[in-house]
Amino acid sequence: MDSVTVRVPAKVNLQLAVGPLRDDGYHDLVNVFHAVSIFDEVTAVAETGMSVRVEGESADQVPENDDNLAIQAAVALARHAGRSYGVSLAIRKAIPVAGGMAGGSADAAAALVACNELWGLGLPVEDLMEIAADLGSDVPFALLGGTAVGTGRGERLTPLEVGGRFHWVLALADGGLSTAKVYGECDRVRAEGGEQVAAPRTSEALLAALRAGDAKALGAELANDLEPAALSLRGSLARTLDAGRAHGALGSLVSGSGPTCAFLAESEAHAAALAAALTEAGVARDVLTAHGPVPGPTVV
Ligand SMILES: C[C@@](CO)(OP(=O)(O)O)[C@H](O)COP(=O)(O)OP(=O)(O)OC[C@H]1O[C@@H](n2ccc(N)nc2=O)[C@H](O)[C@@H]1O
Ligand SMILES: Nc1ncnc2c1ncn2[C@@H]1O[C@H](COP(=O)(O)OP(=O)(O)O)[C@@H](O)[C@H]1O
Repeated sequence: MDSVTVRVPAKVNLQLAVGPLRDDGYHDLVNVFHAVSIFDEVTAVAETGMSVRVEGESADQVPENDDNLAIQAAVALARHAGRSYGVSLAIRKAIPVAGGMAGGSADAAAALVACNELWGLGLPVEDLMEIAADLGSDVPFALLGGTAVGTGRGERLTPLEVGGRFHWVLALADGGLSTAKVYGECDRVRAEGGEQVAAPRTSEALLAALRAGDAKALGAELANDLEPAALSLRGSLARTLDAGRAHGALGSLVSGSGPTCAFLAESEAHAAALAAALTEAGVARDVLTAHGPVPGPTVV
């Protein structure tokens, strides 16, 4: 095979409960991931060296060198296989960069799937999962897709049952937020408030809403412990969240470390109307609609 193309979705976080800072610099989480229908595409072509090109949404903000997570994934896979394979990767981005939607993790997961196929390795998904966890906390979910709860630093996954399709509106912001800075700000805000930080706990009400496919109940349960930190670093997001609530979103939150804001709608038609209202209100760089859950990386 000379070329493999993989389509891979973005995620939003439906619940992100953040425990105290660990000794290794990470936080224990309860992280409910939900893959949504905004897709990057990664094409892997057999080559002697390793290279990456990026085009599409905010491509100028994505490194085209060894810092690119997709190249790191290819290098890690070749090392795992114990061979000096080469690949040229072409990434077509639609997932907002540094937006809290795990675009880099998605590209890394897609590169693992594409190179496993291109190089004829036939490694099982368990092996890819192990490599994924070393690349980043969000990469294992990016390999899995659907809806799942992540514990530990988010890499230990349990798939969740979901009883329907949910409709989302995503308000994109100008410029990204650094994940490490947002976690750091969360620690700072908590310390300032003298907050005693408890171990993170799964919301049973949220899991029940997912199982039932009940958008109204899910909207009421959306929660993100990183939201105060994202708002502290990017005050303008408060206006965006307020606008979504004012226009009838069933629930609203900052996705992960932000700055993308996610709004849950009642239906596809409601999502379109809400997106139009947010665009009209001028509270976002761009407004997208999407549905979830969707499957993980798919060879096209
Ligand atoms: C916040 C979340 C929510 O899904 O994603 P984004 O919204 O950024 O996409 C994740 O926890 C991000 O996962 P990911 O982007 O893979 O993070 P990593 O590369 O593993 O870690 C980047 C940095 O984030 C912080 N970090 C990450 C995960 C975690 N459980 N605790 C942390 O404190 C650490 O400071 C770490 O150095
Ligand atoms: N393939 C990639 N796509 C996007 N960003 C990447 C990629 N590889 C490395 N990065 C770097 O990772 C940072 C975080 O990007 P991203 O994964 O899009 O956001 P987030 O962590 O907020 O979900 C970016 O600022 C970029 O410099």
